Amino acid sequence: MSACEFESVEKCLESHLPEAELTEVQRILFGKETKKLDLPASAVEAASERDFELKGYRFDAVQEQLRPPRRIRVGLIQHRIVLPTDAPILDQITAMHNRIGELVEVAAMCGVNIICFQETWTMPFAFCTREKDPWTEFAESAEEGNTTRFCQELAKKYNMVVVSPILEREELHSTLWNTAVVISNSGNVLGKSRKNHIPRIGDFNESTYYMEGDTGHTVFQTQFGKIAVNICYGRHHPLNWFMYSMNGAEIIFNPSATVGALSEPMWSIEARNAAIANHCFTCAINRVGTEHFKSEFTSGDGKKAHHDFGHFYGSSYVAAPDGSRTPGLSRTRDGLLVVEMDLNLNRQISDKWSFKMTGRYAEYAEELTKAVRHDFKPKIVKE
Ligand SMILES: NC(=O)NCCC(=O)O
Repeated sequence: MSACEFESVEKCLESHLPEAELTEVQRILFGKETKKLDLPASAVEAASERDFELKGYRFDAVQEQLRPPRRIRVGLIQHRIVLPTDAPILDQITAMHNRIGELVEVAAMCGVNIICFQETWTMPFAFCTREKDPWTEFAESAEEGNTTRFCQELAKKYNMVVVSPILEREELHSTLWNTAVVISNSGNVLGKSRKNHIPRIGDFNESTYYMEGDTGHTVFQTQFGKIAVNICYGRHHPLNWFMYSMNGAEIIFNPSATVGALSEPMWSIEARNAAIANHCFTCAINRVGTEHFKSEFTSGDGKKAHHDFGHFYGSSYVAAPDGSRTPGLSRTRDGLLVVEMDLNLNRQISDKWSFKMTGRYAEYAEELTKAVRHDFKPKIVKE
């Protein structure tokens, strides 16, 4: 079986482990069991007709005496590109809009309040090629582009906050960015969050196209909670998650595009660790499928030139501050993950584990200020 046919670790464990062992393995691997969420039959039927996986889970919190529960639903969408990478650009974008429209409609049937799509969801992840033409043509204005207008319609129609990660063209400074546009459920653009860390690894030649983001660690106050967007490679940077959390994020989305050969063993750890360390929910989303490009490219590692990046392994999941997590979506199929969470869990876990309170941040700030200076002398004791 090839890596792109293997459906998921979860399915594999379920089919091969005896029930008693399976429960223990799941407890250790995934934490406290996430309960399945009852989803409407009409949504299940529509997902099956539209050929995508639909899964629902629930994170509960203890009922407090002074605060009512703050239950909300998030939706994570992972998908393949719809048309081949050499189809006309407008056709590719339109096909992707139509596909997402189908999934968001089902998310609405499931009562989703906040939906997030994968990184640069309107296009193939063509940054491996280093070609500018035609890929930069996919870039759009974050405020007035067709994709933002499309998402504004979805947001209004379904009373849903939409997080739409795109390739952004900022006309004012003639600059491209990798940006998540956050659209309020009123349909207004609430703001944008640009990718803070740009990879320089393997075929991820993104620095050819855009710079490190300049929007810092913005948090968006929505009707359903405070959210932030840490785009893809930023998940390897614990301080990046940390700063979104310091600004008050209750849910941090991590729209991504990453391939099996490179990052799969890290995938299930990083967003989950961030949820634990920062007393918040994290939502990791990855695209699926293998994307072929006409021109071949090399990875700068002496290996033969090739036409694809490898397999984008999906496996989108949500992690909670208590260390539990949902099973992932499939490694191979388009999917919608619907997760109900009680945001009161964040403070409950913070009061229990107190990572923020015990963090010694002032000391670190002082030491870091020294460590980044050119005249820094590491504190090493020698015999
Ligand atoms: N899109 C992106 O930043 N990918 C980099 C590879 C990774 O972080 O797994």
